[in-house]
Amino acid sequence: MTENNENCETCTHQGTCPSRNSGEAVTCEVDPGSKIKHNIIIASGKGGVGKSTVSVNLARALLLDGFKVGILDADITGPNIPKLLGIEDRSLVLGEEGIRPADAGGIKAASMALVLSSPDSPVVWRGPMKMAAIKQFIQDVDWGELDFLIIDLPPGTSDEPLSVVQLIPDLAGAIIVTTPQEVSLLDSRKAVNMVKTMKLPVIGIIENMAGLMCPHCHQRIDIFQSGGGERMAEEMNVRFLGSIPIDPQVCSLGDAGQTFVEGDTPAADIFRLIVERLKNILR
Ligand SMILES: Nc1ncnc2c1ncn2[C@@H]1O[C@H](COP(=O)(O)OP(=O)(O)OP(=O)(O)O)[C@@H](O)[C@H]1O
Repeated sequence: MTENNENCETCTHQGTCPSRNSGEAVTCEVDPGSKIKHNIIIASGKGGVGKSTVSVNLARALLLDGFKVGILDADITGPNIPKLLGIEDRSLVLGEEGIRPADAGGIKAASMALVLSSPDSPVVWRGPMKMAAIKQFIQDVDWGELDFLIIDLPPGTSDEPLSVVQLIPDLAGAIIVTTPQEVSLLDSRKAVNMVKTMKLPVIGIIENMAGLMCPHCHQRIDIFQSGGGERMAEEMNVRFLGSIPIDPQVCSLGDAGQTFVEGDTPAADIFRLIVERLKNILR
């Protein structure tokens, strides 16, 4: 229930709206002028757990379902989204309505990597400059009408991801990606708590790199252990969205700028299930 939004019943943020779920009368912060229905952040406590891989495959799955989708690569110093989308050769250009996002087969994308002169150029910026760049991506990119904007956060819980969360006015919630080993789970707990501290809904946890099917003996090998993501979700009282196995194809397709979600593999099957769960939550 909100004090200034009389359209709760038709609001597209019902699934994750904290005020609606608490039943308390609070001020609705959904921007009525926004042309983006769901801003979703993808976060992780630790680097290299598959956050960007989840972001691009989620975007692709939603696009294949007929939604209008964009990706904002909020990782200013390690921007990998263009590589994973196969659009490293593109650049952001200034249009009449602002910065025009690059097009990756129907997915709109904005990333620092689309501004740099070479993929090997480092961004050696201090915090305020990185924040200015993120602010510009949020405020000046002409996203147009979108059903989903997926925001790939830098890893960790430092002031950078924190500021990104504060800069984006109308967030539907956060998906936390973790791997099953204890060091990753430890950092993921911090990421969940960061999101909760920001009064933002945790949409759910995805466990990535959970077990490898040996192509020779066909037995599952739990290289990084397994089940930790689900246990953590239970302990922290947040949804568990699913467990994606290690699959060499996920890596090789990513390196080639392609997505795995449309494939015929166990990882793709599980990912499609995760996307269905997500759509039900956000409905
Ligand atoms: N399930 C998987 N099976 C095999 N390889 C994977 C899987 N998930 C991700 N990878 C690979 O792991 C590497 C790291 O993934 P990715 O870049 O998505 O992680 P990240 O969390 O976004 O990293 P960063 O912290 O740098 O932003 C990539 O090479 C990717 O292809």
